[in-house]
Amino acid sequence: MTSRSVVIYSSWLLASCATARPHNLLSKYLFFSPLLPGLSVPKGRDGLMGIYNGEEFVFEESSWTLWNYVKMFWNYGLNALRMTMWVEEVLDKFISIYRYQAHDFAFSSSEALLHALGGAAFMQMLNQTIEESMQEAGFSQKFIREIVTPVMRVNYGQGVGINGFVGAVSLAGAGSGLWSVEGGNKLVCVGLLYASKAQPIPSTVISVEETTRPRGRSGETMKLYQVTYNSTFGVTSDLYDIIVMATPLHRKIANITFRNFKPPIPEFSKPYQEIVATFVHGNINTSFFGYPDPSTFQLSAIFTMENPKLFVNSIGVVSPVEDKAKAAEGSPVWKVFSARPLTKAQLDVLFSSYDSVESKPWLAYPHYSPPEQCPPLVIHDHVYYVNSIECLASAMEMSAISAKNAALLAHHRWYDRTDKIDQEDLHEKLKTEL
Ligand SMILES: Cc1cc2nc3c(=O)[nH]c(=O)nc-3n(C[C@H](O)[C@H](O)[C@H](O)COP(=O)(O)OP(=O)(O)OC[C@H]3O[C@@H](n4cnc5c(N)ncnc54)[C@H](O)[C@@H]3O)c2cc1C
Ligand SMILES: CC(C)=CCC/C(C)=C/CC/C(C)=C/CSC[C@H](N)C(=O)O
Repeated sequence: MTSRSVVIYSSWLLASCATARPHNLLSKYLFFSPLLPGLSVPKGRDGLMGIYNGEEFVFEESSWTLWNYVKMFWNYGLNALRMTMWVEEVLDKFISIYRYQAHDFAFSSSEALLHALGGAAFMQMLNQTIEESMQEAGFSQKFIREIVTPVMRVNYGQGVGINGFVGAVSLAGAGSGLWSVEGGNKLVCVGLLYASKAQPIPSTVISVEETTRPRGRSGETMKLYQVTYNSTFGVTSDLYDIIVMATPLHRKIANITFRNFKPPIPEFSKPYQEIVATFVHGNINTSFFGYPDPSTFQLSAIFTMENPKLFVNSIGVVSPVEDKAKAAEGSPVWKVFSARPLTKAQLDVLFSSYDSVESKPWLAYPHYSPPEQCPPLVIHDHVYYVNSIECLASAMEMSAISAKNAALLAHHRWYDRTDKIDQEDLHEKLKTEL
């Protein structure tokens, strides 16, 4: 491509290089991608998990794997095994995206991308709740209430009213086989940014404006986009042919104005779910969870069911801890997710002792409310919106896929390669090609 293009802001074909959402705090990511050379996986410890209903634990893992299978079967019959198979079936279809992208196929909307991977079944998942999807697939209400709901609460801060597709992604995120990068997931982005030879301009974009400029002396004009941004050198403007927006276009996240577009760019931002992550270095109050003797409390992750009395979504030990001083001391660092900031009184209930508390509110991911209508991927002739994909499911890998799709789409639209956009039956077409 000979045109000038700009990616606002994180990620040059990669999402999640961000400072907005927590590259260092993200525990698990890049589900299918291999690690880049020179990067390693941190040696953390996976602990035991319990599911708390506000009064007692309805399920507690033990260190004896076989016993866990027996307990799962006793409580939920074959639901757990069937769920693993159900999620794998969804993921098997989903990973076709890597083949399609390897053959340079692109999609002009998030819905078209989802449809190409899983047809009407995936569209139905998008348009109904995970509860409805799982009920239709024959899962029991007890299993949905006690296992599925807590997973949705820890991953998306919402219940089983979220759409079926993001629900399946969330269940995949609760499985094994996920990993993070030693030193922070941002290292993936740092390495790829370096390899791409892109020239980042650290700045805050204020506005994007459609503008015209004379093309040579012919009197003809050409359309361009003027990006105005604030950097350490003050407010500056540059002209671009193609723009890729890689941040949620939500006024409280990225307050960017679209000027002079005819017709005007409508407001399509969706509500985002606020979630507070609180990191506490201290000892959990085991009595609160029904264990008066702390030495008998083995859990390092507590998931919660829906209960209006509960003021936390989840509590888990952070492992490993990078802060050497904290790691060397006896007590762990706990990560608490809650809908609202924790008060001192709530912290005093949850922890028997603590010496530091750090809290960070996030506008973390969309507030899902199926049936979903995704924001457009093509906002204007040559303006693309990577974060449209978050309406299907918000996760680092989803942003990376969407970023690659936006790059392919921008290329094909620039060169009029319609044969590479929104093609039907790719599965069949690629079968015969191989
Ligand atoms: C607490 C928490 C835990 C999570 N855990 C996981 C996990 O374990 N695994 C997982 O896959 N996902 C996880 N996620 C979701 C994940 O963070 C997002 O899906 C991912 O960050 C999306 O990446 P992105 O690059 O599309 O957007 P973002 O990460 O939001 O990046 C947008 C970037 O744009 C920049 N920006 C915004 N406005 C402007 C402007 N006007 N000018 C210039 N730059 C601007 C921001 O500073 C930021 O760098 C988690 C999210 C939260 C909040
Ligand atoms: C995109 C696919 C197929 C899989 C991604 C699965 C995944 C990692 C989902 C979780 C995404 C998410 C928004 C997690 C938020 S919080 C949970 C996190 N594990 C934490 O404890 O910080």
